[in-house]
Amino acid sequence: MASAYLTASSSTALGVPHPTLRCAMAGGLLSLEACLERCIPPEDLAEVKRILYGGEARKLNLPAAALSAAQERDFELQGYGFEAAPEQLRRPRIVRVGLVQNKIPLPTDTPVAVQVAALHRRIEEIVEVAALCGVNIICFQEAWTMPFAFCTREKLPWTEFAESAEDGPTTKFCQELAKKYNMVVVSPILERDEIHGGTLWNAAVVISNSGAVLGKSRKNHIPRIGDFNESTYYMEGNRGHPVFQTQFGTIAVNICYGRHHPLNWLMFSMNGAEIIFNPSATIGSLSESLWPIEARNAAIANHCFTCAINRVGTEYYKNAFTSGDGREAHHELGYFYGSSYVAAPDGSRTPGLSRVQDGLLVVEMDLNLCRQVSDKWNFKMTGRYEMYAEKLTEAVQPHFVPNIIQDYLPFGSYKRSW
Ligand SMILES: NC(=O)NCCC(=O)O
Repeated sequence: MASAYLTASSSTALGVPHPTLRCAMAGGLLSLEACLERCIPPEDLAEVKRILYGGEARKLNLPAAALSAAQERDFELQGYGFEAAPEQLRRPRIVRVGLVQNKIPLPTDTPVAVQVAALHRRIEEIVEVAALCGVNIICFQEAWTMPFAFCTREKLPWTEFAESAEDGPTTKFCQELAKKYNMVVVSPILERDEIHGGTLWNAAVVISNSGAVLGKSRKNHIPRIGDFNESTYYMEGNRGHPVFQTQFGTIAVNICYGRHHPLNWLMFSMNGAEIIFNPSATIGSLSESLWPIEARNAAIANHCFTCAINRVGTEYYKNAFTSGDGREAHHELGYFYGSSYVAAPDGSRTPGLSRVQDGLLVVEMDLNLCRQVSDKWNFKMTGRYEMYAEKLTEAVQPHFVPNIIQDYLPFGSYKRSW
């Protein structure tokens, strides 16, 4: 790395920003929840949480060995539980999911294989703790085996991070974890599809707890906003909205930018998803105020659990880049604010993980809650899908005429009363 670059980014010898700077870059706020706990008067806190979060999530009693391992390994470990009412004819369907958020452990100009190996090691030590916590399904962040380098628009070395979803080294690594810990693993990677001309995709591989590759889901919506220059690398996914029936529940993966598209969530739900993972990479200046709303709203609208995962930290690139928005050339995309959380179909949610630290969020859920909430709110019944299907089919036609009923007065002829 050029020394001027090191000075500009105030990096340590590894090129990773100094921890105190990292917090400053995150706006100084380590976690929104910690701030609420600190600042809201104790007598009001429970009511504030009820209104903001749908109640106080039940804290899980996680094993001491897991808590101390997490501390030693320098990541946050939190656990929460969602309940469902007991039923007469169905047993509770309790499952524990794990959400992993992390920084890249090495500078982005380290050799590709060394970066991937370091990420594998980091994830392995977090998954080991997830196993201690009884996690059944674990999901990593978007493109977890690499820096989120698409902002640069450079092809090499970033395309070298792409791997086969079926038998690439990362899939093999995850298969070993899945078998060892009897855990379903959701592994979002940059995929190279050799069968179709070596094309690249933003994909998530779903691996059964038996170790078999169940299949893959591809990112349906590719951002064209700010420095998120992903359309330079891959196209919109072509696999629709697959769901995966695992031993622990029916799951789907809505990758990052798909969370801004309510119909994308809807289609996973239409196919029967009970838990929809949303592995993401997003930055504070762009989306932090949307983050708590979108996945949570999707859980409410679709009577399912949603799991929003975001990476952490700032990633620096040797060559400065621009994105046609008038900004000076820069070396980083922005601050990834973590804050991973789970939302339940009744609209309640867990607190978020830290904005600055690697973390594992363990959430226990009774999947019976999905149908219970569906029976209560009836969105699947009251949704006018046939009407929307018909009208959307019309709306995408070239000669579509919007259904606007006009006032008889010409537009702009009103008199201001102020
Ligand atoms: N990874 C990705 O699609 N990011 C786009 C920004 C966002 O969706 O917040």
